Amino acid sequence: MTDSNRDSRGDPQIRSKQSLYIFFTIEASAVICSHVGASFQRLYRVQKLGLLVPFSLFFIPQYRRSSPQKMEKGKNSTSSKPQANKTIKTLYIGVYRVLMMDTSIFTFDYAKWLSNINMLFLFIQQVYEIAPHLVVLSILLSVLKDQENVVFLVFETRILRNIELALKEGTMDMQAIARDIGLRVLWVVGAAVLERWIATTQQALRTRVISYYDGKILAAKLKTDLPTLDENLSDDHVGASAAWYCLNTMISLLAQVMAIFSQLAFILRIARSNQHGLIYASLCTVKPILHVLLQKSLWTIPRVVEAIDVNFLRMRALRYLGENKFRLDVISGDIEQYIMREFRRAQKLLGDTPTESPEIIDYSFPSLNRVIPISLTEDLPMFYLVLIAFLKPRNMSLATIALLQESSGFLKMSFSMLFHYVDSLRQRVGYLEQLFSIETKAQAIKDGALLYQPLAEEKGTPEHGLHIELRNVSFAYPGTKTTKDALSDVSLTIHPGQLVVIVGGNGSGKSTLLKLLTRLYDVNSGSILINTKDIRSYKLASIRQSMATLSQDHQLFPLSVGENIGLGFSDKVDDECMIGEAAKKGGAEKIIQKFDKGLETVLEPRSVQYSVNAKPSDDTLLGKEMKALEKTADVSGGERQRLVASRTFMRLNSGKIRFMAVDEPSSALDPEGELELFNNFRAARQGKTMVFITHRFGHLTKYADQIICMKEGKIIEAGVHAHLLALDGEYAKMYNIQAQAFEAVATAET
Ligand SMILES: Nc1ncnc2c1ncn2[C@@H]1O[C@H](COP(=O)(O)OP(=O)(O)OP(=O)(O)O)[C@@H](O)[C@H]1O
Repeated sequence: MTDSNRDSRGDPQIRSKQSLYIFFTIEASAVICSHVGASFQRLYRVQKLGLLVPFSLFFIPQYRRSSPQKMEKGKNSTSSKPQANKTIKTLYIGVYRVLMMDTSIFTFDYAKWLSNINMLFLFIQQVYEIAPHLVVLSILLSVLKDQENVVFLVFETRILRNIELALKEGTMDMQAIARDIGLRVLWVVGAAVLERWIATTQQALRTRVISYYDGKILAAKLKTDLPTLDENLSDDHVGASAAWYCLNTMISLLAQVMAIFSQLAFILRIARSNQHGLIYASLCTVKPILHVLLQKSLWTIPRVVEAIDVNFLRMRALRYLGENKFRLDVISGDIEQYIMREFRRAQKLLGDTPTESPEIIDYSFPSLNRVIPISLTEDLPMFYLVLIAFLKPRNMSLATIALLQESSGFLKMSFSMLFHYVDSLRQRVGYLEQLFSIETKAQAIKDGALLYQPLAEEKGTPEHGLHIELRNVSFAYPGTKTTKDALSDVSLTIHPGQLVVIVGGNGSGKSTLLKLLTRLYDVNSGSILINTKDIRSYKLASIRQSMATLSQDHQLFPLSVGENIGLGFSDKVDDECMIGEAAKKGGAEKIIQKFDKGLETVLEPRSVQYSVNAKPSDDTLLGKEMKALEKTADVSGGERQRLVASRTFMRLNSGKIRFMAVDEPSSALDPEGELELFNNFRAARQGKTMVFITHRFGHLTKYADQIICMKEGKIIEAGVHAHLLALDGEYAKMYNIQAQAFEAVATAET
């Protein structure tokens, strides 16, 4: 029998090769099946299509969409709009519509990466400045902690090599084994202590970072002007914790990278042959590299997101009705049943459509076209080991194979942690970007350079107030959906020291006019001159220091009563005497006397109080403690207006006020309070130009030097009371309606 005819099944070498082939084939098919199976399973979860998913479904979008019927009218198109060589892609994810630039997965946006790197660099600098020691300590401890697996492998190598030697030579170095076990126990105890130390360090670092960025967010929000607020999407979701999560992820990522380096070094060392070790270690890195290159997360793409599912929006609106501010309306209107019925109806129509943010949905269901090839590369190191064992079976010992397998297991784990951190860093960088952009957001109202100056003719004489001139002013609110301007072609002159009353129907543009005079908004066309100079040329702080405003939109602060009034002139916020005087003029004196703590009383405190399984009615110590907790000091609508008016009187104490704008400050005041308030304002008139907006004509119009009557954004009449009555136009009509009401009462009484 020739060699070629010999039964190959009898040759042990060939048999072992065959079994390796079989093993290799089974292993490869198992891996492919498991990935494809997992992918189908994922697809099944996403699309809910049943067990038999046609293969073609790989290529359909992987998010459950809101059906077009549920979308608001006009918002269900999925078109791509061309825009300067690029197109806008519209994705419907859950209840959201996401608009983004349509870029291929291989597009690498260098500019974006560069700006992100710059931002991270700046961020690290800031964090280092606020807590240098904590940052360094936190990094060192985390890096040390993540070396745990390699240290474990080092101990295991020593023990395994000892066992291998013992199996080969029949003797065991008990002393060496005892020493290694002892060292390992020491390391375990040390690692536990290390973990505790990390927790303490990170807690302190977290508090410091969050409070620092809280301060920055507050500063940015405080300087945001009204047009910027109107034009931009809400920033409310941006919080300081984004900064902490970003820092924490960066530290974890760094620690994990260091751990991976040491694990790769370990693999190189135990593979003995540098070439095999290098190939094995390189194969271990294929998956993470592909993951980073191919996986494109929504977090990194500039996008505009809008919730468009009508049922989701309806549920949100109805859920909002559960808030305390609507309690009165809900109870008195007996609409609880209606709200619940509508909520359930919307809930049913919404079905299982995901409502989480599109970024989170996108993260949970990454693209299968990318996930499958990436996942298939995971087992390359294992295939390589099989190949080496097949080609050069004597090249490796059992202990080496076991250690390589174990170390690649750790490496896989480290890499999966690394993916996780890379993905979360993408997400965190997105949030950090929003945090930084709040800070650097350009304000719509640009500052000027001029400092406020009295008119040339007034220099050296007591001031009379601002001279104001409007020349063909037109204005529409930013982002407004109406086609009509709020003010259109308005021209007007107010002389220094005049008392001007603006009247007109709802929506006629009265408040808008005051907002432009106080530069809360800028005109769209025309100009406003203050003391003959364009209002936009003045330094904002300087011109605002010369103005005091009071409107029904002004709110109480969640601070003490003293601060609520005193902040009208913040330099004297602690001057109780001045505050008392302002409270008297604003009609708030009696309100303050009502409170046990007087000026110290905190109105609408932002306290954090909650109880779990404890009620104030409980006859327990906890119940008593609950009763003793601070309660909100509530005030009526009229009392609120009196306190806010007192703040304006406090502002007049600065001595710098040359213009006062008062918009409907007395809607909730009793007649006596209203009369008193107007008289007090008139008494403070010296050296100021005053503009009042009112629907109630009685008290002010007869004192007015000029009455301006507005309709649909235009000035239709102007003059003094007698002149306008004689005109018998719009002003006379409004005046007569109010006068008739009193005349009718008088006639009925006689
Ligand atoms: N922040 C805003 N954004 C968009 N439009 C606004 C805004 N504020 C007012 N408007 C619109 O501008 C127009 C003028 O409003 P304005 O508040 O000046 O009227 P008003 O005369 O003060 O009315 P009222 O007597 O009811 O207070 C109205 O059509 C109003 O709907």
